[in-house]
Amino acid sequence: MKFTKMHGLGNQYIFVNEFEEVLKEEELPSLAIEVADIFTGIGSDGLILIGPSHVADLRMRIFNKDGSEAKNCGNGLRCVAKYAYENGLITTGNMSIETLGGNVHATVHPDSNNKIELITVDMGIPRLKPEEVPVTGVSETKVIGEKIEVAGQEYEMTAVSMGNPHAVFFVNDIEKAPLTALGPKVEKHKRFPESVNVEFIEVVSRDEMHFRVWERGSGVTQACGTGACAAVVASVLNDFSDKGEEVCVHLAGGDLYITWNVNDHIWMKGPAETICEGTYFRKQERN
Ligand SMILES: N[C@@H](CCC[C@H](N)C(=O)O)C(=O)O
Repeated sequence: MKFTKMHGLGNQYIFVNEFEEVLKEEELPSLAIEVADIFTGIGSDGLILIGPSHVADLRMRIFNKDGSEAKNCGNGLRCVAKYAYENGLITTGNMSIETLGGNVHATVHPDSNNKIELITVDMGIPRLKPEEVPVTGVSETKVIGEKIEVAGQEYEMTAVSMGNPHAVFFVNDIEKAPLTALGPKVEKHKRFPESVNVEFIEVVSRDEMHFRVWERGSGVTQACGTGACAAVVASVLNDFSDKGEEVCVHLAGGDLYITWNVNDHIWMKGPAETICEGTYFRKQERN
């Protein structure tokens, strides 16, 4: 199987071009687990398929490291846009991309060598109703500063769907965020029937924040694009940031620039890089 390994701020995926490769649907979860293995696979946070779409220019499918299929991936979308442009799948700088969480629009910014370092994605409108996240046990129409009990302690969370679910926790010091202590417990908490991505945010100012993530199905990663969007939405909802103003989000792998526009759409601007290309031998093909 031909593959390309790419990353967005250290959030690394194995990309397969379904215009050229035919993969068996029932093997996709195990393929994602296999390629993600750092010792016997390639090493990644998951697997992303780029294929044809009936409703957009391209379709992106994303599988987490544990083989579960996710509905959206912000860092993956920037990589898909770069790949599509540089490999001639798309000839203009604008493209629509279908995801399980809805269609998004990406714009690539070519440099003088026609290479793409920076991509802007219109991530669509965040979904805020509890049943859209989904999260249970909430009587309000939005989940802002909602109490949640985890391992006998009470915390406050703000929940947002960017096509995929996010629970955002504000902390005073990002270096002391309980990423691995709380992350997995919140991910599988009974109030999130589809599990959840968990973000910790330290607000620096109205247009700057530190960010760490425990991703559903992948654990700690260097960055999460949909998570950064959810964090900025949560920050606006809690009156720490302003709608219509760009926020610089410092992730472990670098910076993303996120704006929750006045028309309700979320814009994400950031880089994507190609690491390598190659041929992967499935375990059953090896001797
Ligand atoms: N890293 C991604 C999100 C990947 C999917 C997520 N773990 C989920 O299960 O929803 C991003 O950049 O958004």
